[in-house]
Amino acid sequence: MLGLPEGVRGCLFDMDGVLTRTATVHADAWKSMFDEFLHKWAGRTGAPFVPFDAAADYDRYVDGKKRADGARSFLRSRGIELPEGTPDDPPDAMTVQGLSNRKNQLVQAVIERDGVQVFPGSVRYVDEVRRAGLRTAVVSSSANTAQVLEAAGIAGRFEARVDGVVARERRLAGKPAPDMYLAAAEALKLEPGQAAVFEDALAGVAAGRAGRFGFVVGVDRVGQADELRDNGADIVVTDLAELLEDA
Ligand SMILES: O=P(O)(O)OC[C@H]1O[C@@H](O)[C@H](O)[C@@H](O)[C@@H]1O
Repeated sequence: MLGLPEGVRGCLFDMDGVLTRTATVHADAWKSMFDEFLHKWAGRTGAPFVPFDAAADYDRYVDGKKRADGARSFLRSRGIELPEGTPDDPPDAMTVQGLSNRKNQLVQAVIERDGVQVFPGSVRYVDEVRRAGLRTAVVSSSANTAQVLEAAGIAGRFEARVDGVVARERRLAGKPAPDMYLAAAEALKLEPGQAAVFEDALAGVAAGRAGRFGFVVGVDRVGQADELRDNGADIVVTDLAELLEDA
């Protein structure tokens, strides 16, 4: 009735774009930060200004990854190498950490101003999962996870949380490495084969495949079903409630 294979005893949910409507908040913040930076860079180097594509560049280089990993990965795609800097760099510093801080300022301002919306089908699904006695965890690269779950009013539905803050503290490699998902399975006392991963990002389904999890559900919010399958999803749905209807 949950649309999962026999033997799955726990569900590991990505947050942005799976549980909460915050993937677009991130994509917009990345675009606004990178476009401002790319303008300056074009002025400085004489190279043409090619804006950040909030769909293609976001999905390929940034989505699902830890903040600084996303910044580095996009800059590399443009052949731009910046000094790393330090986490307390000011938001106008031309460093990986400075750009990441600028992006975070923009995200936090929007969350504070607009609050956070959930996907109702996802909340219904999580409630059914809990009713069926399966364990639940959130596995998000975002260092804002605790704040977003609180703002969305769904924090209490998850027994474990492995997020960007935990990954930093425990030095866990970010998605597409499976480490954050493996840490969540361990926190729930499950073998990877007993856990299902729910992801909307290419880096996230790749992490599910790399960790040999029992099932990887790709959640397609932007029309990238084939890419989700190619990167590791066992099935693709557009809303988690579809898994309940399949019963
Ligand atoms: O900047 P934060 O809140 O720590 O989030 C890091 C990343 O978290 C992921 O969940 C998002 O898919 C990315 O877009 C985001 O950049």
